[in-house]
Amino acid sequence: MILLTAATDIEMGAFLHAYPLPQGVSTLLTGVGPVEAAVRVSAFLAASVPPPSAVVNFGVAGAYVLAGRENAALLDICLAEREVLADLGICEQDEVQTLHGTGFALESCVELDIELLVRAARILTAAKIPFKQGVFATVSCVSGTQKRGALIAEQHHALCENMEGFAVARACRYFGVPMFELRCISNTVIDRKLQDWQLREACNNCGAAIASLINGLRDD
Ligand SMILES: O=C(O)c1cccc(C(=O)CC[C@H]2O[C@@H](n3cnc4c(=O)[nH]cnc43)[C@H](O)[C@@H]2O)c1
Repeated sequence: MILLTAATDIEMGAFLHAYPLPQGVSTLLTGVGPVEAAVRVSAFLAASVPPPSAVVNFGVAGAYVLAGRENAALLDICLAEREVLADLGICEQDEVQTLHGTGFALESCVELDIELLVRAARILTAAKIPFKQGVFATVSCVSGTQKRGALIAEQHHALCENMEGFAVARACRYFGVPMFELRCISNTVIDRKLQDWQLREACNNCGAAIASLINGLRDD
């Protein structure tokens, strides 16, 4: 069984309304934010016998805007290579320091399953769905300014931010289940400007990409 996870009904619904749930695929809403996501995914995996063959986490994300590099743009599809928990540590003027050296050990970075990533990239390419791939940052507190976003982007070489990905990845690693993450950019991380959001279109793009991906993974 493949488990599909998304934070909200808006994101999951955009997929389910357009593409009826295929056999062998289950869904779970994680809720918004890393704590809720960690609790719900861990509870699901603890009760799953046998465990899912893979977890696919999807939804919308904010693209960081950093000068001197190619940033993700509105409605771009992005694949995660790594998830970092970007606001865990000591919040200083221009970065979040880890607690290394203080005697407190932190788990704040998970590499996603490389085999799934390679298969997904091949499936999306064959379906002519363009994508970017890179580091995803998970935050408890949405970056409400371009400056804050650029600091996180620079510190972690991150492409975009969300609020659940690290938690899902950490739970999956704990239970030994391979995980893949795909998000569509609904907003850029700039000084708050809600009127520029493209939430509906991003959810629809994401749903279409997930449908191609699930079909491809089942046919593989
Ligand atoms: O009110 C705002 O300014 C605002 C800015 C970004 C996101 C929100 C949300 O309430 C959505 C959180 C929800 O969507 C994902 N998401 C989408 N864009 C971002 C982002 O720029 N930073 C963090 N999370 C984002 C996230 O995974 C949540 O599930 C409000």
